[in-house]
Amino acid sequence: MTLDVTDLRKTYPTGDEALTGIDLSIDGSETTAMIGPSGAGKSTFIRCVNRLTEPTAGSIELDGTDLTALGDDGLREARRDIGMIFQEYNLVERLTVMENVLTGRLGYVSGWQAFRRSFPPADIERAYEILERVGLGDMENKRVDELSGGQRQRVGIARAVIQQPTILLVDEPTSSLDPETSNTVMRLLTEIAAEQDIPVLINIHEVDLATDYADRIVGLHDGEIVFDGPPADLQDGALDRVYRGGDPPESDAPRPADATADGASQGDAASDGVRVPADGVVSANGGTPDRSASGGP
Ligand SMILES: Nc1ncnc2c1ncn2[C@@H]1O[C@H](COP(=O)(O)OP(=O)(O)OP(=O)(O)O)[C@@H](O)[C@H]1O
Repeated sequence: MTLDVTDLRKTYPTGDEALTGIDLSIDGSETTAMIGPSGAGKSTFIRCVNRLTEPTAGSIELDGTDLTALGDDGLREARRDIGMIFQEYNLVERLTVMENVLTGRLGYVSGWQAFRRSFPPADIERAYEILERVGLGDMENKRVDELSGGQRQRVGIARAVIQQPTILLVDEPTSSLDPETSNTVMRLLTEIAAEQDIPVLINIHEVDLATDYADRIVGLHDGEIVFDGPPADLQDGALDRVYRGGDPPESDAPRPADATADGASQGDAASDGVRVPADGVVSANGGTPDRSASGGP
């Protein structure tokens, strides 16, 4: 799997320039942590990749398919390959653990089966296996509103894994969790990425967790990449650039862009907002509405 992002830009209808031209390639089964101060654009980036937020310009290629060029049907199919895990879990509170996990298969069953929540036996068997793997082996019948934050996040991970994605995108998975549970969740994510042989991109505030678990750190500041390298290279100067801004010295500048784009607009900021297909596949991916869709000025 290769994710190739070229000159990705996002300007919200409010005029906020959240991403000012991101070039990033991810492949293999490495864990990449995206760090940066609040407002740097981390969530916007990850949401643009699966088009929960519509990019303003640039291309996002997943194994050679440009996601920005896809219509609704193509996008729905492409999203099966992208597992999303969210900060606020995005589970259906009144449903059981098993039912929530199985929503990860909604993109694979017919509309009628999805409506009746009727899944093939093989999916159910696999759900049991994955629940065991994430440490929720005996909890399939619990309603998720009876679970702790750490347990909910494990359900979110199980739901993403049962999709059999080719990449995992994870947005602030630990921000509602205590330090010990945060470590457990990070360990689980990196182990699962290795077992499934897929890359994982994790937005994370905590630098310690990023350097402890990731193979690669990408630092964002004001919508641009100001650091890209292994955790060992994230020394004081680099951290300053990520958290306070400033030009990178020549020696450890981010990886050069391998392509220059002309910035031709492929999206429309004015029409920005979440796409919610009628069949609910966004909710199967655990998607939340774009903040701009919630009735701002
Ligand atoms: N829906 C929106 N409408 C307008 N501006 C937005 C919207 N979402 C984000 N922004 C702006 O885009 C910029 C990047 O925000 P984003 O949430 O991507 O940053 P972040 O690095 O994920 O921050 P945090 O760590 O606090 O979640 C900020 O200036 C933010 O105010």
